[in-house]
Amino acid sequence: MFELSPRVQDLKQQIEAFMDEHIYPNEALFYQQVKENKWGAPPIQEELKAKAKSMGLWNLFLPHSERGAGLNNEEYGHLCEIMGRSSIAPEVFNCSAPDTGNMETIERYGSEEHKETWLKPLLAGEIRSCFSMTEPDVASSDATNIECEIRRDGDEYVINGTKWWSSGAMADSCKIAIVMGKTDANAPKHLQQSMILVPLNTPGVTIVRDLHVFGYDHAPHGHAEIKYENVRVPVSNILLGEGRGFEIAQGRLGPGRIHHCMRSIGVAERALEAMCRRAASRVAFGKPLYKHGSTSENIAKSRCEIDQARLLTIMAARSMDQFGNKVARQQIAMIKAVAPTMLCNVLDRAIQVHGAAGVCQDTFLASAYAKARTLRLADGPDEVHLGTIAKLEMSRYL
Ligand SMILES: Cc1cc2nc3c(=O)[nH]c(=O)nc-3n(C[C@H](O)[C@H](O)[C@H](O)COP(=O)(O)OP(=O)(O)OC[C@H]3O[C@@H](n4cnc5c(N)ncnc54)[C@H](O)[C@@H]3O)c2cc1C
Repeated sequence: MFELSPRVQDLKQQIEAFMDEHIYPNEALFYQQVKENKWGAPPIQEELKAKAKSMGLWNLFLPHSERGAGLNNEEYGHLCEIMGRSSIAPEVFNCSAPDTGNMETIERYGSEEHKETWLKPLLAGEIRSCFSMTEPDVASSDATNIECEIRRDGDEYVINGTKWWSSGAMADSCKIAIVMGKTDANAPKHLQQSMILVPLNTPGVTIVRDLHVFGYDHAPHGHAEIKYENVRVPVSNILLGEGRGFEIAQGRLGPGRIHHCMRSIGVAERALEAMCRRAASRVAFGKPLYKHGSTSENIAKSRCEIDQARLLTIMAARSMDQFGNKVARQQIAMIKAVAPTMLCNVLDRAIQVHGAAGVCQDTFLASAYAKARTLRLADGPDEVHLGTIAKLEMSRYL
């Protein structure tokens, strides 16, 4: 359906083969190793990372940069979908959240020193990063509410605040946080916030606890509540400059959001595949499940919704490539509002067709559902994206 360049076609085939040969067969081992050392890097992950890197299946996400693989967002979309099929795969290809968004932020807005100190090891897959914006005490879907204080004191900034849902921060390998906070509470609303790099080993940074999603701890990366108490970093750690936090957020969240959507389509494809296999192999009331009208409807609706979401994702990616993330914001908001709900629906149907097996640990469906539900909140709740779409649509008439 999509015309892929020979290079992307070749990468796609290589990634598909890698998934078949190395990813799916090692999922159980990966989670066994996580049980043995919750926040450490599972040895199988490190082994597969080395393999993927040596094959050039590495950092495929970074568009418009000589540090990346030279693919644009649309091309990466086709590959990211395949990686998304397994929760353990994105990290193996150094393409996992929130690192892709963070690497792109440092690439775009960081100084040469930031790139040397942080981007280099991130691109090498030696360390991981987190994005620390959301706060427990304020409605963080409206980032103007963020209260964390970033106060200048001579050659340093002093940071005070509590963040939560900093994904990835539980991992032993997570060494750097991009923290959003207020540098000037009296400036105009959208110029109060800044983003600053904070090494997690800085005195005053405390990981308070890990947060669970419907009981899942999402080890080995996890989601952390972090306290920043009189944390001092050099003034040079600020990204782009004081008051530029919103400007960075606009640029950062585009790619990060769309990568989640691309991966969601991969998960949905895998769920539909599982649904069809189950419907073909199980008999109830004298006929295979797929011959019951409600099951065939579940299959048909899922196929329609996945393909609709894929087309919307590719449209958004193409728009980002052609016009930039800012101009593409309506398309980005559209797919961010559509893909997580599509994935929840497809997984819910797949669970139903699996019967009780669908809600237990024997298939990937239950944990994938729990994760999919969070995507209707993470990177902004559905309502905020729907608001953006409506606002941009209405601007043509006002
Ligand atoms: C698994 C997971 C991972 C996450 N990872 C990160 C991360 O790495 N870094 C990070 O900083 N944050 C992260 N988050 C946090 C996430 O981005 C926030 O939860 C989200 O932005 C919503 O903020 P809030 O929880 O404060 O909800 P609130 O802002 O309190 O909103 C609550 C609800 O109010 C309603 N609402 C809000 N605004 C509107 C509106 N304009 N119109 C109508 N209704 C509205 C919505 O129903 C919304 O769900 C993560 C969250 C989850 C669950």
